[in-house]
Amino acid sequence: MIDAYTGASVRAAEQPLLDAGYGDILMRRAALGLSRVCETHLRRANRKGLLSGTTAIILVGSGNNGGDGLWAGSFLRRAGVMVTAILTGSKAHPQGLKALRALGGSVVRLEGQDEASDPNAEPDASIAGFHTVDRGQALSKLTSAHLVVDAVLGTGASGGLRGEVAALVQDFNAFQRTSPTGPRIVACDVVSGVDADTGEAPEPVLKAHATVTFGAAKVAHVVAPGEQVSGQLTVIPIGIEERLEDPSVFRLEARDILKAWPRPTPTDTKYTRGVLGVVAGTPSYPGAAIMSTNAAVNSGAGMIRFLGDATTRGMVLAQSPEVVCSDDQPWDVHVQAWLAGPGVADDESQSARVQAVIESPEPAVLDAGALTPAAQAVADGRLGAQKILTPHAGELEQVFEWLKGFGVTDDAPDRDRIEAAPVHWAREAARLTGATVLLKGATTIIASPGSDEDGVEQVCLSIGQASPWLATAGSGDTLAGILGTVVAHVAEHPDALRNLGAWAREDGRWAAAAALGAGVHALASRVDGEGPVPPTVLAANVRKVLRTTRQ
Ligand SMILES: NC(=O)C1=CN([C@@H]2O[C@H](COP(=O)(O)OP(=O)(O)OC[C@H]3O[C@@H](n4cnc5c(N)ncnc54)[C@H](OP(=O)(O)O)[C@@H]3O)[C@@H](O)[C@H]2O)[C@@H](O)CC1
Ligand SMILES: [K+]
Repeated sequence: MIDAYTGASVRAAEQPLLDAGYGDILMRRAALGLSRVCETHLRRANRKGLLSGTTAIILVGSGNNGGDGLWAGSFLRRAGVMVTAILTGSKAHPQGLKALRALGGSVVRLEGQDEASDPNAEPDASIAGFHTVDRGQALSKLTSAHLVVDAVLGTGASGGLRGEVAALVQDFNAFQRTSPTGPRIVACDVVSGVDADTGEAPEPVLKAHATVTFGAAKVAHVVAPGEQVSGQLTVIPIGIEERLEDPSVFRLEARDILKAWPRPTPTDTKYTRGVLGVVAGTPSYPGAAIMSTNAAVNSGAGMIRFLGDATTRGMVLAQSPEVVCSDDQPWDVHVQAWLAGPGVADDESQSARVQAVIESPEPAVLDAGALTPAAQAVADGRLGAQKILTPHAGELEQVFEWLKGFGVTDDAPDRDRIEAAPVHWAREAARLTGATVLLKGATTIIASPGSDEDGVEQVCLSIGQASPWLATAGSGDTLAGILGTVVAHVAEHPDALRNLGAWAREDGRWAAAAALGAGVHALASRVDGEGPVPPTVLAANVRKVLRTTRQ
């Protein structure tokens, strides 16, 4: 599991050490870790695996992030690398600058940067004497280097790259598109311009092959879109780790998911393993019913009760004879949890069942056609953490529109805003609806509602590594079936996921269950390598994923 923190919580952990005068030591530890990762990349870039003869360019900002870059440059110099720092701000970290120069590193200033970001800014006297390079010259330095270190902005920045350095990055990105064999790019702490706390990545950014961060992972490293531009993450311990408080986001990795996935014990029965009720599909959209029940069967549901019309029931049974089918109403049957919504659009009797599921006290995965009625139900009060909404960004936009209509919020973000900061909007949706929200996307974000009144903290998780091939019709139905299975189990065994952490109890267990479902779905997408995964194959892959684990 990766525990990810906001910049502010890392700074709070650092503060006592800074107050005690250990700031320089922290920075040098950070920079040493950064330089080691850079060395690995440089050795790969040199056919003989040597550092001497390799070149590194450090893009340096005016704050401590730039200081890390300068110190790392000095360590690389000591190892024989030819290092040039390009200063992009009106000042530079004095000790870092001194250290790099003392070891023979070159330093130049990017022309026009000060004027572009602040027409009145004069370069600080300590850097005014350095030779300047224009954007074209800087670009040719970048493109001919073996390695570029991005140390312009870190956790102290606000907003994206500006001025001349933004234009330089834009030019460099254009070069990379035509020449993919350019230098390796290593980001210092975070990719410059990416918001460490939300993962927002306003263009342009220098997409990194690797990011080296200090003390702890930041939220931007585990959520989209920041994660997509961060490359491989290395966390360097710098001595603040013990002082960190609760993480902001938990990233579950494959081993966490497989270890925590609930498994039956010898005394379990089909009922104690969790009965899942499914309201999905209509004669017009029977596939949703077939795929979601098939996924639940393959995920190990104790028992599945499908409610629907005769035509759809026949098709569900033809695919999965294990499913118990009827035309009952939700209140007529006893289940541990519901899955409602896939493929129910415009069908009166399925819509009535969906409504009954929303109003029932049982836990429920509310997907696709259940999302709008769930959002409408918020007008009558919070839904409860045991109700799990599973929108993609477009569906969440609709949910917010309903919430705005009811006066629950003034701010209804559109799809683009949601995709730019999914972790923020998933949290907000959970807080406003009182439900657990699983927001599908490049990384899947799961947020519990928390409660200010009861002092219950929100839990937030992220799941990555899903194959882009998953973006097919029916993939969501498969996810819903997997989610329903694990939610039904957790409904029957409230403490089943406690090994994930204290947060995975009480209300947080629904977020934990949803994260496990999304995690297994993502793992199943890559079982046979990278390639097409039709939803029926995906469902069968779930069995392979769960079988490969040792208990
Ligand atoms: N604390 C520690 O002990 C340790 C911290 N460490 C390192 O410190 C980093 C945080 O350093 P930081 O706080 O100095 O901020 P950082 O991100 O370098 O730069 C902000 C500067 O840039 C400016 N600026 C802001 N926005 C801007 C923009 N959009 N475009 C252009 N300029 C912008 C702003 O200047 P201003 O405009 O306010 O004058 C400000 O001075 C952290 O990421 C890690 O790498 C490690 O060494 C471990 C120990
Ligand atoms: K950076």
